[in-house]
Amino acid sequence: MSVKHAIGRGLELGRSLIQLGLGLLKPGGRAAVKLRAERLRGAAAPRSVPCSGAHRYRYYRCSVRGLAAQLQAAGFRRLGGGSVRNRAVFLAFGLGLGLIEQQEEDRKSNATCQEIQAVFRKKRFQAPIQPLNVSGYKLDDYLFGNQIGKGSNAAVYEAAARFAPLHPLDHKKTPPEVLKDDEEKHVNFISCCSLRNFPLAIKMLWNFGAGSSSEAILKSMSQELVPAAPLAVKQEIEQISLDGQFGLVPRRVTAHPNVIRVHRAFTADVPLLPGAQEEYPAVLPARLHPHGLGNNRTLFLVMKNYGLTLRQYLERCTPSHRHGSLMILQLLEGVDHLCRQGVAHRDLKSDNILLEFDADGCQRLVITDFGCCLTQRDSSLQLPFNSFWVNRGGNASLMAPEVASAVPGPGVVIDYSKADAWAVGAMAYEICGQPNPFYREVGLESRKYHESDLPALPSTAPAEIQLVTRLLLRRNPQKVTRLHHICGVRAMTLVVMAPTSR
Ligand SMILES: Nc1ncnc2c1ncn2[C@@H]1O[C@H](COP(=O)(O)OP(=O)(O)OP(=O)(O)O)[C@@H](O)[C@H]1O
Repeated sequence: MSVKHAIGRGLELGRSLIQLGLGLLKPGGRAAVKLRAERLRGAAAPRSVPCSGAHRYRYYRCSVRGLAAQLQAAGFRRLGGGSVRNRAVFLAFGLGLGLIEQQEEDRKSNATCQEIQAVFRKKRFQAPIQPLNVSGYKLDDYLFGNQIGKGSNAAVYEAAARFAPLHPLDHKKTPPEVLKDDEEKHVNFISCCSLRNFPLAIKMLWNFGAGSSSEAILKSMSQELVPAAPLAVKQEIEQISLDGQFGLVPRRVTAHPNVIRVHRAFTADVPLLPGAQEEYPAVLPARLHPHGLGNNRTLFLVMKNYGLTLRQYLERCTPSHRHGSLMILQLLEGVDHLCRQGVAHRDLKSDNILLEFDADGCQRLVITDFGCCLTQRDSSLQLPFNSFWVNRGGNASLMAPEVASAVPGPGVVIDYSKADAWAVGAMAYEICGQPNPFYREVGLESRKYHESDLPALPSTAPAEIQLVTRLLLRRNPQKVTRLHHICGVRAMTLVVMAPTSR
């Protein structure tokens, strides 16, 4: 069978599958689709990824065709079952096919992506935090626990709202050995203990140069408010920004399951919290430490307490391929959501991804720490880069090639629209249990690596993940359009998630 012929038949089969997946095909048609998929399985896609553009495109198409057979192999009997996951798989396959049907692709992709997102939103995760009603705009409204994290700009503490009842510790649920290399134990661990007593996390920003007025603080740390909920900031402050006097509150992103939500943001005097004098004396105000250089007031952000970062989780265990695929998918979902709303995170790394588990032990990831993000009213994500003083973002190791290699000059613009997706490609290695190729251990530099320098993912990683990772890490962001790229990733990742697949 020629490649052209096989692709034609793959397309035809795919159309039938979409119809079948959406419940549009009459039951009698299923046998014919199954038969065709069986025949196509004979002409499976190559496992290695060729490097020329034409070959890569053909591989891409072949892999979509290969997936048809894979789906069929996963069992048509489940089609009629209509479970949420199966429906997602078939929606995703329909979407994957949309990649190669040029005319209808954008319309179809958009609609199908929304359906897939809806499927995922239905998944149940840990109970949401207590509603914060009208309170929560001052420090006294919270009880602080231990420090749970520290970065270069802030310390984060576990906390509880004073106006919400505390749950007693349930010692019976604490697993005996927490640090064993075993996913199950971590699921148990995270669902208990301090998260129950301290369901909130409060980030206290360190304020060196912003001054101590609320307006100045909010203005200088405004990016932190990008994931803030509508009532997160007190109405008076919101009003000031709406009046345009200060431009304090930047563009906000709407809620998304894979993006952190800031429930409250307020300024207050810096308190002396546990470990402050030992761990960050220099950023305290002089009234709390003789050598402190910090301002008296600062910004506090109230979020849900997630218990683990992606980095901490991956240090303790390697997720199964199915869970890993789902994790990559979620990161891309989050990045896609931000991008559509005109936000580039610009500091994606495994410390800035938080993790929790759903009732089935499935990881849910949320992107956090928007301190370096770029927000633009016109959503273009094109940053004029006319001087070295323009901030390119955080985390130089995971800076996409088009950002890292930009040279400032008149008329130069950095396009951030695909930069976060590139960082997800780099993190895919960590999720698959390998060192990140752009960290010291492997040592590639995003500015000048060749795609052929990228190390192979473990041979046991599904071919779709290997392909997706390579696509995400292409040097030239123009080669794959954002929508195709992200949607293709969804399609393949969801297929891998099918219960009987690898
Ligand atoms: N909502 C949360 N739940 C649990 N832990 C959190 C939460 N937010 C932050 N953390 C922990 O605090 C650490 C520091 O937070 P964050 O990254 O926001 O600080 P930062 O100073 O802005 O970091 P960076 O150095 O990347 O700029 C995180 O790596 C994480 O361990």
